[in-house]
Amino acid sequence: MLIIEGLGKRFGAHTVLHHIDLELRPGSLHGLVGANGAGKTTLLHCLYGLHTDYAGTVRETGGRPIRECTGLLPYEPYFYPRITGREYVQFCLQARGRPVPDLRGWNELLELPLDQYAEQYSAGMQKKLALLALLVQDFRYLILDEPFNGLDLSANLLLMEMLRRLRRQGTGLLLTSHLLGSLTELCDEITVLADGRVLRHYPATDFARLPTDLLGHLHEQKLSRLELLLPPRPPARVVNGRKMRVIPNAGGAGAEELR
Ligand SMILES: Nc1ncnc2c1ncn2[C@@H]1O[C@H](COP(=O)(O)OP(=O)(O)OP(=O)(O)O)[C@@H](O)[C@H]1O
Repeated sequence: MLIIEGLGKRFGAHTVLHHIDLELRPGSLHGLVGANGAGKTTLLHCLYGLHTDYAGTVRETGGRPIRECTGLLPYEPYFYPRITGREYVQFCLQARGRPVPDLRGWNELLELPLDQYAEQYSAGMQKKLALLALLVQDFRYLILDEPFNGLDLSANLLLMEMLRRLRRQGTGLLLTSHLLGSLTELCDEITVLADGRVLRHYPATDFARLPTDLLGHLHEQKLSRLELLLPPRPPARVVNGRKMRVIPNAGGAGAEELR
């Protein structure tokens, strides 16, 4: 199991994570949600060891170094210039001293032009390539930062099925997403981060409350602000001394006079 205890992280004077506790069990899917800037990516980077200057502890209960048994799908994968997709996967495996397997099986699913330069791939293809480099390795844990982002509909459905199957095979998966429906469909538990704190942890039995809890109060406030900015009925305008209101979808000349 991966365990995060009392994790705190600052960038200069800005404290981004406050005393976070979180667990990732093998054979489980753990979702992490939170507003933009809540601290999700920072948390994943601390867990994977991309940041090391944090407070608290991050450990694997088996005592192995986390990077050894864990793969990370970054939010925006980076590719060195002028290496092909195939060379990227080979590089990832060789960097870990792992043999390079035949990529054809996985690539029948992902359909990547492996002999083209990875930097020339579309954003979705780059995400798939980074995913391919993880799938061909047998990681005990996977940390996936917005894995659905940028993937087309069919790849999204495929990825959901892959994640379910990896879980069945014993992999522990921690993923962030803003797609609450995908998370509640997939996950065994969901942790909500707000302003760098764990707002609440939900087991699957409590998922029905998540949309109301997350969107309730905040959403109501935002909707009343939106009402002022974009009222449901367009405001009246004075045209040639007459008070007129534009009628939406009525063509260029659609307007009604107000009395
Ligand atoms: N390298 C950095 N230097 C300074 N501040 C940073 C750095 N990386 C992140 N931050 C700050 O940390 C906070 C959390 O950022 P983070 O990327 O972890 O949020 P997030 O929850 O992943 O957001 P999003 O949903 O937009 O991806 C933000 O206020 C961000 O500005």
